[in-house]
Amino acid sequence: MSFLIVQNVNHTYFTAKQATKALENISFSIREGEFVSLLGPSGCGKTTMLSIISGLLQPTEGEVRIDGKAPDLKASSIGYMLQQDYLFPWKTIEENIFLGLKMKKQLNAESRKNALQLLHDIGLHGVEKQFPRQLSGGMRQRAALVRTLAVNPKILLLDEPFSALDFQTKLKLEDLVFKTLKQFHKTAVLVTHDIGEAISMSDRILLFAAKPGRLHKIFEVPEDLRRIRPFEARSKESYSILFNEIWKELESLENS
Ligand SMILES: Nc1ncnc2c1ncn2[C@@H]1O[C@H](COP(=O)(O)OP(=O)(O)OP(=O)(O)O)[C@@H](O)[C@H]1O
Repeated sequence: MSFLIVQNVNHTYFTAKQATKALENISFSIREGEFVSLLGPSGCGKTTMLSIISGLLQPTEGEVRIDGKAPDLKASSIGYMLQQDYLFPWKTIEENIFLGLKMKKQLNAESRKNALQLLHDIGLHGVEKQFPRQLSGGMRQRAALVRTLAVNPKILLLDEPFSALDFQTKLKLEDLVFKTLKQFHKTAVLVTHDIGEAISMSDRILLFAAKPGRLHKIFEVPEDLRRIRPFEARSKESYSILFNEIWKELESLENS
């Protein structure tokens, strides 16, 4: 059954000087527990699409439904993770990971215990009383993931969460996020420029084209890649085949 439905979405940004059509007639749906990536060249509307899914931005036309309802970022059903970790520098890691719970008035003994357990499960030991500046970029991004997951969202919106990290840390975090999301059977939408990341983490890839932003083609990730961790997937033959297919499609888009 569809968990997220995007129906005939159009979006135009109006500024004093011009109107930019960022999205044209986008429709797709995502099943519960599915991991879908939005891939495409710069300016094809990926971030705009994610903002509309989150409810932060109202589309000019069309509608989005998450579990049958209009999206509401303030409700605990949506978790949003960005390229920057946005941890508050003056708060400890513990205070930071409790923040979402506090804002949603869900901070109690049990939710505290669960958030701290998640912090340990994700490999962050003994950092509770430290400040974000005392942690590496990868560790901060892991703490941001714990903060996002602590409120137990039904869907995670990930906007290039690994792109500011060095390659090795990025691969490790991809594995960790993949494992955590599968464990809790979370639905996720990932925005990325990285074909390899999209293939190794997703069940399906929605390839967008630019000017105006539109859904160009949908790729199903082969079954054998979906069951293994992203790092392992990168060495499989089916991964290389799909990588080349998407690469060619992107090239043809650039040349059209
Ligand atoms: N706030 C805004 N005001 C005006 N135009 C905007 C605004 N945000 C985005 N745009 C335009 O809308 C189009 C889609 O932008 P968007 O950021 O969604 O694309 P993207 O695929 O996420 O790009 P990138 O991969 O570079 O992050 C672009 O032409 C962009 O210049």
